[in-house]
Amino acid sequence: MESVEKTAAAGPAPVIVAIDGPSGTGKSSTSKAVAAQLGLSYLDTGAQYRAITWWMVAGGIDLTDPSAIAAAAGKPEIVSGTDPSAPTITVDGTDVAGPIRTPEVTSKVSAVSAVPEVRTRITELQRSIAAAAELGIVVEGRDIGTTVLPDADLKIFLTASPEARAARRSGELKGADVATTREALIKRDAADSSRKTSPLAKAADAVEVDTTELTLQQVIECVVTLVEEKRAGK
Ligand SMILES: Nc1ncnc2c1ncn2[C@@H]1O[C@H](COP(=O)(O)OP(=O)(O)O)[C@@H](O)[C@H]1O
Ligand SMILES: Nc1ccn([C@@H]2O[C@H](COP(=O)(O)OP(=O)(O)O)[C@@H](O)[C@H]2O)c(=O)n1
Repeated sequence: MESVEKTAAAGPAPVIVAIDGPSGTGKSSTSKAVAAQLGLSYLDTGAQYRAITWWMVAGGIDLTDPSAIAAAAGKPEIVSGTDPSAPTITVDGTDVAGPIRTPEVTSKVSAVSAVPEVRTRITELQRSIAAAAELGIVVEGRDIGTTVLPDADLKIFLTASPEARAARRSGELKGADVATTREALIKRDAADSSRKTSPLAKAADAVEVDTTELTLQQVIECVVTLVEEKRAGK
């Protein structure tokens, strides 16, 4: 009897959406908009790897030494706010939303994120955030569908040509040269795809969406439709 009442009172089951892909494919913009439209939480896992990298740079950790990175991995407290209309990220109580986007952090994050101790720590954090999201969550990154949340209800893998991705990124970093941006993102994707521990990869059961010729609005509509179809049990 009790279990029947509980079932009747419960809302829809939380929906977990994993969105992975290389840099500049539209993961953050798509994930935020989809989460906002569907009333779900949102987690930018790249921001967490950037935050731990920022903390290590600020603390003078030798980032050419994986054992130094591993030894420091458990020290900073990283907190992510999951409201898609105002996501936040703090390290030991300091708001680092701005400083984690500098070219210095961007160029160093792949070395830090390749260290297994860093990944174990951040993966645990990501799983606990996802488990606490009452209505569900859109989680974006590189290894969400393969490693962090392999049982996600829906997995999306976004792609786009290097040219399109570089043009989008240099549009954001006002005045940045497209060719230089292209080289930097190709280098980062190669490092992220070739590392041993949970590399950037498409899960076997992920839906691949090539966004090269799509507007952001079209990508958002495509993902919202896929989530709604999943919820309807199609
Ligand atoms: N389909 C698209 N067409 C054009 N611009 C896009 C598209 N998707 C995203 N953008 C823009 O490209 C830039 C990078 O997108 P972002 O969501 O940060 O990518 P990622 O999180 O995959 O690195 C942003 O300025 C965003 O507005
Ligand atoms: N799930 C994730 C997310 C990001 N990362 C790392 O964090 C970096 C920054 O991720 P990001 O999503 O902020 O990168 P952008 O594509 O937005 O520039 C990546 O280049 C990876 O090295 C990761 O290893 N695993």
